[in-house]
Amino acid sequence: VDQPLVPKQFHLGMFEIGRPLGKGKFGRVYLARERSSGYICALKVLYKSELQQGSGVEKQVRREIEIQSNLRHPNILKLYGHFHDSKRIFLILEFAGKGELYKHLRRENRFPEWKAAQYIAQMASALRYLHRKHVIHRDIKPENILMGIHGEVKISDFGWSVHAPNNRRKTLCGTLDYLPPEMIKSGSKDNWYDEKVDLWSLGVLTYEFLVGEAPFEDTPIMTQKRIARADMTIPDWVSKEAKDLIKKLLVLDPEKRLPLEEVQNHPWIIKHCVKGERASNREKSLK
Ligand SMILES: Cc1nn(C)cc1-c1nc2c(-c3cnn(Cc4ccccc4)c3)c(Cl)cnc2[nH]1
Repeated sequence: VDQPLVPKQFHLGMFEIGRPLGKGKFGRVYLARERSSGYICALKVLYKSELQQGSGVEKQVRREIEIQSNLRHPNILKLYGHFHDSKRIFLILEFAGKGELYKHLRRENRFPEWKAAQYIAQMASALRYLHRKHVIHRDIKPENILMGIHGEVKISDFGWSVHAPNNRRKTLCGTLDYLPPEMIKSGSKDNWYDEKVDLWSLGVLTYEFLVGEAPFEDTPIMTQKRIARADMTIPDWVSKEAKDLIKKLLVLDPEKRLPLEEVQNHPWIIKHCVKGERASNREKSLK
């Protein structure tokens, strides 16, 4: 099968543009079909005028392209290529058949433990892949996760990802909810941090999937204080295994957070993700 969406040079005429799929802070995404192969994709359109506001967004887009185009993992949204015309930059992205995960989360309020565990296992697999390439995502939250047609999660929006280690001040726009203490503590110049920031965010994500709201959700000032003290309460109805994993990720000292390999082998993940002998034998016998 000839590899679609591989040509070196893309241009707008190669695509039929379909319905709008969504919009972000910068730009919109449209359903699109590459004419020669019929390949369906998502075309993200960014206006250069909007990016040149000097808020460093242009650098972010360049980094998003540079980092995401070199990644290949089933739980990371593929960036096939990019091109631009006089006014716009176009990113040719994988189309995620079930859209934005946060919309599913809001609609369902919270996810049952088996579903949350499967999503967290997939996120841990994607983060292990990123960290092996010394890429820190730094913005893991439901809004940056899409869902494929088979219900698998796909990390998208690498606008905030950087190469580790890093001490860039993240101009705090948008929610603080997912930021670890080492990224929000101001004052000390050397805010050096590394991949372990994504472990904290994975803990926040686990909590939000199970509880339906973020653990430190409050007024911005209070959120900052509560993050700095890892001050959260986990409702009693959350299983003790899930509580154990959340507590091992939301640890103030980055060095003491549970490594991704141990997340994938955690009892809560094993319980919901590794098909038992009986289940897989039953599946085989049905074939
Ligand atoms: C919506 C929607 N419903 N269904 C059934 C599928 C989708 C779908 N959406 C996408 C999307 C998609 C859309 N919006 N956004 C958010 C956004 C937009 C612009 C800048 C930054 C972030 C992502 C993508 Cl990239 C890639 N694939 C997508 N698939």
